[in-house]
Amino acid sequence: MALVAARGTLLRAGVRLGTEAAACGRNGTRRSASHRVLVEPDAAAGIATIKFKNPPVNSLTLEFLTELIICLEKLENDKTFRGVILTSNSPGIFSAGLDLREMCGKNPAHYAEYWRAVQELWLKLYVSNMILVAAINGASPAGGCLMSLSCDYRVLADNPRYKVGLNETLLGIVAPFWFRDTLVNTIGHRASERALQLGLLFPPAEALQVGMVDQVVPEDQVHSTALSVITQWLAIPDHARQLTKSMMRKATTDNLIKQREADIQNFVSFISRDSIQKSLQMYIEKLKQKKS
Ligand SMILES: CC/C=C\CCC/C=C/C(=O)SCCNC(=O)CCNC(=O)[C@H](O)C(C)(C)COP(=O)(O)OP(=O)(O)OC[C@H]1O[C@@H](n2cnc3c(N)ncnc32)[C@H](O)[C@@H]1OP(=O)(O)O
Repeated sequence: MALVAARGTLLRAGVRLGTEAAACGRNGTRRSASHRVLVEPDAAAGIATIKFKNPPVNSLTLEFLTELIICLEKLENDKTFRGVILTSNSPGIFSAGLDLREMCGKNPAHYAEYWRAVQELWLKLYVSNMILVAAINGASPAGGCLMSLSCDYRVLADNPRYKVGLNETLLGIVAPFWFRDTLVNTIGHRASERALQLGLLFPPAEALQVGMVDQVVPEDQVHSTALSVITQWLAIPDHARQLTKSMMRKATTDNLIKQREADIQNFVSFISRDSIQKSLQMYIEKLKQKKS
């Protein structure tokens, strides 16, 4: 159902599915996806690199989310690819997380459609049968960080500006339970409690220390490191690794699946509150003022 809804969104957005299907094809040559998702397939190695290309900051707009979901689904169904690297086409910004404009000044039906797509992307990433490695080549707050936490391994470029974390409380909003669970599964309960309450954004050395990332490497080695990690993981028999991943993660995704509609309703009523709308607008203003 979610994919049907996603396709509906894409078609309304004027995206041609044929182009997208080609983008996630198995040729060894670089192809560009419909708009916002570039896929570099290496069929011989069984690895594809997905590059986010949604300027200026790779924020997760509904259209970008939808393209990512469809692309991941196509790769998942194409047995050529056993490993995927997620990275940004614009070094400096991995992803600014959820698009604030999707959560501001819109109607409840839009918020519901948007939140379903956010849930769907997380579900696709978190229990993917493929080996997912995040090559984090830029700042990665909130939803951007969630994407990387949903991968199997995280490599972060060593640049003090590239902070990662779930900073929702700084915006006056609350990370939902499945964001929390993903963090807890990665860095443990106590560290998560502190990080979530304070909305901490960790620079590389701290991110490594707390376990938000698995490796910090010089900026120009992020992709090659991700590649060599995937190559090591590819040596493990797929069925054994996949069943183990599922055993570790399924309870967390089942928890959302069983209360998916309630979670959407909760998001819609929370985000529609006047006080929350004001907080988000103030945050957007602050981002604008930072420039001037
Ligand atoms: C019940 C549950 C309820 C709610 C749960 C909701 C969970 C939410 C999860 C989220 O992901 S919320 C989003 C959190 N994201 C952020 O806090 C990031 C904010 N952005 C930044 O900190 C910076 O922009 C940056 C990513 C570090 C990049 O900095 P830089 O200096 O390079 O760019 P600049 O700040 O000038 O931004 C350029 C341009 O982009 C706009 N922008 C930035 N982030 C977003 C965003 N998340 N959504 C939409 N737009 C964004 C920014 O306003 C600038 O726009 P302008 O050019 O028009 O001024």
